[in-house]
Amino acid sequence: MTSYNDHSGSGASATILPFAEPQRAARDTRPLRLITCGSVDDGKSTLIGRLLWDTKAVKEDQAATLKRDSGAQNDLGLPDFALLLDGLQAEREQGITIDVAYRYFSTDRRSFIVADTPGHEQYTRNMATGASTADLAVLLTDARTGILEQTRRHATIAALMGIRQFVLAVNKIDLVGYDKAIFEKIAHDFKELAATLGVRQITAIPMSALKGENVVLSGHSAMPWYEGPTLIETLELATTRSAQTGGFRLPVQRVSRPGESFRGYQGTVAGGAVRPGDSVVVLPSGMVANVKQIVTFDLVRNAAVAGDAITLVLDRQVDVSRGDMIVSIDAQPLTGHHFDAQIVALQAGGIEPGKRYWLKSGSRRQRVSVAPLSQLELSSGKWKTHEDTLAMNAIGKVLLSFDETAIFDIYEQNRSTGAFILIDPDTLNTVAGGMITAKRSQADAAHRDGQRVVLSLPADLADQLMSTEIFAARRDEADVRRVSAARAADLMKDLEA
Ligand SMILES: Nc1nc2c(ncn2[C@@H]2O[C@H](COP(=O)(O)OP(=O)(O)OP(=O)(O)O)[C@@H](O)[C@H]2O)c(=O)[nH]1
Repeated sequence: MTSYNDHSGSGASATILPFAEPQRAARDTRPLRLITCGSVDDGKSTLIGRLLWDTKAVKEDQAATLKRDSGAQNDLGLPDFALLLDGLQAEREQGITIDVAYRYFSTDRRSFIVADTPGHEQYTRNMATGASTADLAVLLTDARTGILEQTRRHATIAALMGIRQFVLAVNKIDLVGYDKAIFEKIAHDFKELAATLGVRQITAIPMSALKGENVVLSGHSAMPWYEGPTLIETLELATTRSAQTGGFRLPVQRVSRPGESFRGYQGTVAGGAVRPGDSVVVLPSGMVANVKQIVTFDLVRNAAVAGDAITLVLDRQVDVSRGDMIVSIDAQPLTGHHFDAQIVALQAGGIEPGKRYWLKSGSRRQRVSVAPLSQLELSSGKWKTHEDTLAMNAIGKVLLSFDETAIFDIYEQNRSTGAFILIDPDTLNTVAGGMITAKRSQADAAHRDGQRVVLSLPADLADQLMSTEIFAARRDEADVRRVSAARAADLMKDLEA
């Protein structure tokens, strides 16, 4: 392996930020999940093909076919690696919906799972799906064009989906004469973009996917000025997302009642771990119980962890229904009626303020109203106030307001219980994907929610209104502000005018 732990030197390596703990004793050797993103023609298929080919993930018969089929495909006499992915392409052209294709390859140090998603803008949704489980994102850019809006969009979505390790693949470097200055400029631009997204683990690599330079094999002879790692070396060193260590979460999918005496709550553990004897709380009711038994298929287990499909038996009769969440008593999720979230609008028509949607998170489905607050301007990387419809592909900050208590974790802390999709109740289409960023207090939410009725009343009237039962029942819908009698009269005049 090259000496890429040392990035202290000057020149090309100065643009590269090393991964956080490259020297630590126990390297993370768990399979790494990555996603590749790029605009059309940046060379994504060629890159993935290269990775598969040079790590010998391509079977011999496939290799022979590839060599034959791509004989006249390019003037370098190299196989057309993109053809490896052609089967998928054909399916896409036939309109068969394939959200994400997963491909597997390995070196003697580690195995990798790469989520291959189409680059076109209309497929942003698939990219979001692929990113939601990835540890690292490889963002491709054509050395001739540098960072494009699509690169920004992909980087933003990857960051929103919680990815904290980026590789910028400055591809087709052969087409700009292996120019170091061009590479450094693009790497610099990207570093600025990543910083606005809170991502600090960035490795920029000049590469030629077509020629296989700095992908798996070294590109040193063509680019002696580059002292950093190849793509595969970077991937070997990257860390997987730390196993979620937060509290136990079981979104209840089904209540099983096979006989009088047995009642079990079924679902897939979405965080933490559980053992018999643990104290748990059923949300939203808040009832407390202890775990009596953990059953999987027909086995009784002494523990279950995130990802396990289980049936949980409690030590007492409590009221639990589908959509509830059973959680550890000492590390509970957030419950409330208002949450801040970031969303990506995925459908033509976008996300309309004031419209009511279904929000689905795990097995829970709830009515929600979505108030856009701001939108990410991709050209500048800045959030701009935007309380209007979020158009397709727009990335926005929104306020979610629920009729009934909602239960979430912050996305950074739990990617299952912190993520959701929005469904249009009229078409049943998934119209947005999103993640929870914070809980809002009732008062703060009322103040900011553009959809809410705001009543400005003289203080005594305001107090009278707020003490009525009718108002108490509908407190979520209206915001009462105490103003002076004169101000209230002015406002009334404005209304009448
Ligand atoms: N010279 C050169 N050409 C490349 C390189 N990588 C890819 N190409 C060429 O660029 C073109 C596009 O590559 P693809 O791999 O099909 O690009 P893609 O991003 O997967 O494109 P879509 O599948 O349409 O999204 C092909 O003609 C490739 O041979 C490279 O590093 N150098």
